[in-house]
Amino acid sequence: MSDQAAERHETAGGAAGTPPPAVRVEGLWKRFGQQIAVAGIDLVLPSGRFIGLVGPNGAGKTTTLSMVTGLLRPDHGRVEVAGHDVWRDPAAVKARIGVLPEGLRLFERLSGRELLAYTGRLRGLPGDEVDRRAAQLLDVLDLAGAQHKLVVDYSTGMRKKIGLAAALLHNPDVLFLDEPFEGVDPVSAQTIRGVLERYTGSGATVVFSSHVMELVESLCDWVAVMAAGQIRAHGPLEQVRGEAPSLQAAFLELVGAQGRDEAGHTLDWLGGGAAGGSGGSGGGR
Ligand SMILES: Nc1ncnc2c1ncn2[C@@H]1O[C@H](COP(=O)(O)OP(=O)(O)OP(=O)(O)O)[C@@H](O)[C@H]1O
Repeated sequence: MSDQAAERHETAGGAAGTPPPAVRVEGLWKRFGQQIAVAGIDLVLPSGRFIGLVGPNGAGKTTTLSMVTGLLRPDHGRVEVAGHDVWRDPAAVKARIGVLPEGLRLFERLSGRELLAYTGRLRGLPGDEVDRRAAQLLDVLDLAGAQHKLVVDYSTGMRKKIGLAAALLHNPDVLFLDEPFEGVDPVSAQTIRGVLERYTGSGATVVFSSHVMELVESLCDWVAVMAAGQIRAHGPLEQVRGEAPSLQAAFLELVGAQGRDEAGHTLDWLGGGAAGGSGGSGGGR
C-alpha cells in the first residue's frame, strides 16, 4: 500500500481500521410530478474502487448522483458518503468529495488558472499549495497552454478537464463524475483515464456514470446497473457480467432491451431503397 493509500485508509478508518463504504444509500426515492425518477434504491458502494453506474437514458443515474452528492434533496431515504450523512452533515461530506456534474456550470469569466485558484481557496487550501497543485493538474491534463484563456473560450473537452481539475484539487476521498468522457476526444480521454487510475491507485474511490459499456468494462472493477429508477444488478464487474460475453450483452439482458432493434422494421420508409417510399399524401422526397 502506498503512503497516500495508507493515509486515506487511516483517516477514513472505522473502529477496526476498515474504511466505511464510499456510499451507502437506503430507500432513496425521487419523483418529479408524475415521473418517478428513483424508485426506492438501496446500494452500498465499496471504497477504493473504480465504480461505474450504468443505465439507459432516463434510468435515473443523474438524479441518483445528484442526491448522493447533496445537490438534490431526496423525497425519502438516506445517503451516507464516507460514513457521513449527506443531509445531516453536509460540510463533512463536501470536504471529502469532488463532483463533476452533468452540464457543469463554471465561472466563465475566469481563466482556467484563476478558476483553480478560486476553487482552492474556497476549499480552504493555502495559496502556495493551491498554486503547486493547480500547476501540476494543468500540466498533467494538458491545459497548461490554455491556463490564461477564459473558461468561456474552452472547448467541451477542455471544460471537462478543468472541471475535473477543480474536483480533484482538494484530494477528495470520493470523486463523482457524471458522463466524464462525453464530448472528450480520444487523446484527452486517455489523459483523464490516466489521472483517474492514478487517483484510485491511492485508495480513493471514483463513481462515474456512463452509457459506454466498453469504457466501463475497461475502467471499472465494480458496476451498478440502473433501469427505470431501480438498481437491476450491482457488484464486482465479473459478477455483474456473469456468463455474458461482454458487459454490453449483460446490460442489454438486465435492462430488457434485447431485440429492441427489431422495431426498425416499422421505419420501412427510411433509406434510399424503401419500397413505396412516396406513398401517402405527398410525403415522399
Ligand atoms: N428536473 C426534472 N424534472 C422533471 N423530470 C425530471 C427531472 N430530472 C429528471 N427527470 C426525469 O427523471 C427520469 C430520470 O432522469 P435522469 O436524468 O436521472 O436519468 P439518466 O439515467 O441520468 O438519463 P441520461 O442517461 O439520459 O442522462 C427521466 O424520466 C427524466 O425525464
